Amino acid sequence: QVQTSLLEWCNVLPSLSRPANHSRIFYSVMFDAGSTGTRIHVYTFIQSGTEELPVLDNEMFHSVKPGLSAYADYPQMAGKTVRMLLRVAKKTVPRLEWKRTPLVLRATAGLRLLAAEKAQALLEQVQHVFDDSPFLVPDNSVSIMNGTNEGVLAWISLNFLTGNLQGRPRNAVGILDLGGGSTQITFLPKLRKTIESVPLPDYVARFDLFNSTFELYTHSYLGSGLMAARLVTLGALGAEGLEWRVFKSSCLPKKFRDEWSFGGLTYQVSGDPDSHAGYKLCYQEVLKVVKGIIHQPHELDDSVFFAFSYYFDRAVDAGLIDRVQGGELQVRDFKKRAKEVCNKMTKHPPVSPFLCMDMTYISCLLKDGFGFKDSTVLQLSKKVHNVEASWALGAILDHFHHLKIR
Ligand SMILES: Nc1ccn([C@@H]2O[C@H](COP(=O)(O)OP(=O)(O)O)[C@@H](O)[C@H]2O)c(=O)n1
Repeated sequence: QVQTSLLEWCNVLPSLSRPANHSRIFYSVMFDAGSTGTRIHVYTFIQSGTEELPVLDNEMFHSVKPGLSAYADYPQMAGKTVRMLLRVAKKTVPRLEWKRTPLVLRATAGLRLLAAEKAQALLEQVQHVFDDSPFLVPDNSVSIMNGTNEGVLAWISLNFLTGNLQGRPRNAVGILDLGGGSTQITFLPKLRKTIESVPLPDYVARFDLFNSTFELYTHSYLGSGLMAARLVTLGALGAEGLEWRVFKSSCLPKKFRDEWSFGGLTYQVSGDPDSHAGYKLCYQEVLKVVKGIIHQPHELDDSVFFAFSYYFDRAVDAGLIDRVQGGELQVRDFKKRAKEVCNKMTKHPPVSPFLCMDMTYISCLLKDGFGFKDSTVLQLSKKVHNVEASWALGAILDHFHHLKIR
């Protein structure tokens, strides 16, 4: 099934000049500069003969932490990070193909949240490394991607990988992506009412593919990613006096105290020894990240949703799914496990001291935020047919075949 959808996908790639009767392999490199890490995806495509269409043969993936925003005051480190990851491309792509293999980097919430001049300095360092490399550097190869594109391109990736884009778009899957800095929800509405009742016009995105125009409900909430939610929950967002202040939360084990870093800043955090740690109090704390911010769209129960990134990672940490297999979970499973983790964390410390906060936030985001029912089933996936569940594949498609997302 994946072969079919990718065949269809590659149909839209520009035709490549190649000798007849020869299989040709070509490559593309996409960097994902996320708020918590930088990743490289090296895609290998096979073009066999002039009549047949290319297929996606392989994805080579590697990631490093922290994200580029951690180097806001040391921009050369952004260049160093990308230069190091480029080694993966050099190992994967044969030397002779380097000069026709495009390099593209898209940054997400980490850089969106930085001051513009700091973000720009980081991107310039990356651009230098690209320009010095032996690869093809297209126009606009390094930029910050907007939230709408992030949601739409992830939707495109997942629907290609599940074979849902062509033929039966009504069966398209929705996507839930929980990053460190932002979170995205994207689905194909079946009812006009869903599109007509959006709070702002930019909750609807359109793009052209296979001679049709797709109209999606999509939104990226900047500042509602899992790490940004921790900051708000702790009352540490924009706070001063980080050297001497300790940010407390009843979502953390009572006796816990440590340092925690995000976006290049380090915070002292602890449990609240004077209060009851546990699910109920924690829920009240995380609710402030969600309440009145997240729009509840119609017809959430009519689509299958794929949930990945931190939804997947925390479901694994909480023992709800297998790291390799992934699996299906009901929204209520997150809540049930959040209660268990939070209510026993002082006696039985979880794998991560933040697991109670993270699981409670995820439950709250799904229910009080987006308005999912307890019984809604989510498909938790890290990879689909051995390809990363991420916007990166969709972004390569957008690079080759301008989708005109608007
Ligand atoms: N290819 C990828 C990209 C991100 N992720 C996960 O996505 C989460 C954070 O995403 P991010 O750092 O890109 O955050 P944002 O910049 O999108 O807010 C982490 O849990 C990563 O492990 C992944 O599992 N696979």
